[in-house]
Amino acid sequence: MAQLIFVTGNANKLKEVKAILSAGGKPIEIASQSLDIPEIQGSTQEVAIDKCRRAAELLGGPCITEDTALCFEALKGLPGPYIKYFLADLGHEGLNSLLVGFPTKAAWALCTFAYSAGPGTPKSRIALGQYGTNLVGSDPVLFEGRTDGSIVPARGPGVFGWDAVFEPTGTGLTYAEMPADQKNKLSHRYKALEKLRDYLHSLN
Ligand SMILES: O=P(O)(O)OP(=O)(O)OP(=O)(O)OC[C@H]1O[C@@H](n2cnc3c(O)ncnc32)[C@H](O)[C@@H]1O
Ligand SMILES: [Mg+2]
Repeated sequence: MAQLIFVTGNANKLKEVKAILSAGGKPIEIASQSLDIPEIQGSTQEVAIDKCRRAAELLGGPCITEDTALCFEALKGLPGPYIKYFLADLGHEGLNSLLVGFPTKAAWALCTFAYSAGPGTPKSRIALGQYGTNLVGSDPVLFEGRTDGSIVPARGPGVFGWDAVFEPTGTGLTYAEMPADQKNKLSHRYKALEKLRDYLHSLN
């Protein structure tokens, strides 16, 4: 397959995706394009499908996009796909404050990759499957990865988004405290990318 274009405005995502795809198995080469694609409101799957189709139309060819949600159990999955705006306005402390008074700080990180074969491919029906289901057979195709954990007061460098306030279950470390290769072996992004990788290899 020719080099695949990952459309994202987020340099940290791109760095992790390159690191994960170059480690182990048959490598997949990624080129990137920084385009600011408008994101609709809706479920994580609706947001992912719409963004990828817009990206494919802008590029005029195949591409992948990625959406990350951070979901609080006490808030029934919110902020979810809107975490970017919550983080920008409330910061790490504010994310913790949202959960004051709730008995559970449980949360999950959800990554949704979308692959479009290009504009003009028959449109996907929005199939609202369970997290972790591969919605293969439509365009774009979605690949989801979920990592469970909890929201904690910030620990570790504040380099990437909400990494400092998310502690994956059983690790005792926040994403921000982990060496990159530890995060990249258990993260929501890693789990989704493993599915995307299998799918892309199956096309060849
Ligand atoms: O151009 P795109 O790919 O959309 O990049 P974005 O930064 O807008 O990303 P999203 O729309 O998916 O919003 C997700 C938010 O969560 C943050 N984020 C994404 N992945 C993360 C990770 O692994 N650890 C911490 N924060 C993350 C990211 O910085 C955003 O604030
Ligand atoms: Mg975005």
